[in-house]
Amino acid sequence: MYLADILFFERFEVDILSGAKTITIRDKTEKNFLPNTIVQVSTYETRRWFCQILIKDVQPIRYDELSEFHANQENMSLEELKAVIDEIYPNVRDLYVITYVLLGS
Ligand SMILES: CC(=O)Nc1cc[nH]c(=O)n1
Repeated sequence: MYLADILFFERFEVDILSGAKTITIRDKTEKNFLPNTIVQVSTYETRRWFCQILIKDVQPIRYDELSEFHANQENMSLEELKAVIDEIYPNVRDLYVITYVLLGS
């Protein structure tokens, strides 16, 4: 079963809508996005829809493999990215990089 919806914290909305944030890193519960499908995006806090994205790729990654390259795609420093992942997914080391393009809002 492929996922058709995704939630983002409101604090990421501006970066997503500006195109500054082009990936999201999730745990195994959200690895089942299908490349070349459209996904509806809403806020985690209130479930307010704010855009749709096209999934380009889903790739497994280990926490220790996160790099400045991924941080740049998240519009963060690597230190910030690891702090965000530590906060959302404490002690999770098997992650997934979901690459997307913004379609519209
Ligand atoms: C709601 C939620 O989990 N949001 C996340 C998680 C990881 N990365 C991200 O950009 N947004």
